[in-house]
Amino acid sequence: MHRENASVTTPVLDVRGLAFAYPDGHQALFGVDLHVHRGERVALLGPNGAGKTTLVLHLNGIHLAGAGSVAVSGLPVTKANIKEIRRRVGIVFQDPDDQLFMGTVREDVAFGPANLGLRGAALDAKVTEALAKVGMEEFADRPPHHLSFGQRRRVAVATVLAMDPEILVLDEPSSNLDPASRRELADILRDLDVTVLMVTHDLPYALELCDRSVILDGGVVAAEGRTVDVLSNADLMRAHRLELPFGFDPVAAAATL
Ligand SMILES: Nc1ncnc2c1ncn2[C@@H]1O[C@H](COP(=O)(O)OP(=O)(O)OP(=O)(O)O)[C@@H](O)[C@H]1O
Repeated sequence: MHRENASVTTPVLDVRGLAFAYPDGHQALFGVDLHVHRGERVALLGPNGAGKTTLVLHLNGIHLAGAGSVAVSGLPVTKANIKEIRRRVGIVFQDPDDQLFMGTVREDVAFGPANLGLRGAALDAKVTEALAKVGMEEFADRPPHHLSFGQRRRVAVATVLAMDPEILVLDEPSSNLDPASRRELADILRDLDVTVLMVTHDLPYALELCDRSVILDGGVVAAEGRTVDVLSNADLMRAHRLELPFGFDPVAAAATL
């Protein structure tokens, strides 16, 4: 195969046979296969305790595979590759306060690219660009703890975008947002030119943003398909403890997208 062809077909995220047990012996993943291709937005669904967070923590090497493998654009997630992997995989955790710790928004967004060696005007431009992508440029000089929760989540997204990640991984991006902030974040995410894996219990959000959904349950991929097909399969939904909001019709909602 030619090099060009190989790069076209290499998934951004390639998880194969991933198994993992915590130090206390609890096995959380039993052989997960997951592939995400460039430009896709994929939702990772599943009940509490399914293994979603455990899987996400493998994507940037916070956990290392017990068995199987994880690769990001062809680069295996190993201790030796950790710095480049953490540039390639931007994880936005559920609580923005886990990733905002500097005195100003600007310093928080600059932290990652500065670590990669960016300085001066190039660093300033990168920070401005990342804040613009989430509509937060005018907050650059504010302390993060003076911002609303929704604004802090947007800044957390910017800290990751400033690294030019190959894949943006979002853990429950709509949690604790009021309806307007939830919609604004959806608009921002839809406009980004980046591959996305989104862990969510907010099924309408998954439908709105992700063409494809993967259900993780019991530490394995239990099903995957077009989000509208997954959400309208009542037997599948029941089997994996997934419930739509009362009265929500995924087929009708998909028709309006
Ligand atoms: N540090 C840990 N030590 C031992 N077991 C753990 C640890 N963290 C998670 N687990 C267990 O691993 C399993 C998967 O947990 P995980 O947090 O990955 O699920 P999840 O799908 O993210 O759940 P939720 O939707 O509630 O966030 C659960 O049974 C959980 O109790």
